[in-house]
Amino acid sequence: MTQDELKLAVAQAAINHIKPAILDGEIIGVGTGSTANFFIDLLADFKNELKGTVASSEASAQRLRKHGIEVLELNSCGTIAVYVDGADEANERLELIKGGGAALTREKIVAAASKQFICIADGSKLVDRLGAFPLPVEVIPMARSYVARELVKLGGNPVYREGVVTDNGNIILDVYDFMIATPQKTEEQINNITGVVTNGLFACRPADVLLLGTAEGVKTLKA
Ligand SMILES: O=C[C@H](O)[C@H](O)[C@H](O)COP(=O)(O)O
Repeated sequence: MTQDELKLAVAQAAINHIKPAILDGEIIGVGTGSTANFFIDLLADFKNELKGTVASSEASAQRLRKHGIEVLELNSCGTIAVYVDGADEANERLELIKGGGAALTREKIVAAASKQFICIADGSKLVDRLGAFPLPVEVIPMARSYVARELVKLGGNPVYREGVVTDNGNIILDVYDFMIATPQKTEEQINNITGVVTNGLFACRPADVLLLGTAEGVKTLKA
């Protein structure tokens, strides 16, 4: 199977998983990225039943609207029943690295506001230890150099993602060569640096369910 076929398979599995929530009139949180895009395209089949969605990026909001799916403001929604999103890396504890598409902060907000977080990914994203994928950190622009120096002190090698401005008007530093032995601690340490908006570790709020696309079918991992 190609990577796209695996992404489509997990997107379909997520749809099957959340169908009861859609039919119950729940609002669905929608993530960002190529895997989430497969999910959005399948979600379009339910646009008449869907009460609404909350998007974790402007790109996903646009794609949802193109399908005629309503996109709501998180502030008007209260707690979201279920959030579906991809990941750049995942471990068996369902801790993740996200933000390859620079949407990490809004993704973290929607995940935090959701009762259940379903992560969808092809099998290549499952790793023993997080950190081979450079860790994205969203930073207030004027703090870029200061934050980079602090990240070096933590043992990382931060690289400015040229030409990228997040939906929140900030910049991204990608941290290479990070040995992330204790993801929760690293997430907190980085978030404590003044000027950091947030980082792409989802360990304090990991996924609840990981739907993993493999050649043998979709595997379900639960926290
Ligand atoms: O900022 C982007 C998100 O965190 C994505 O969910 C992540 O990069 C995975 O994207 P993809 O499904 O394209 O691999």
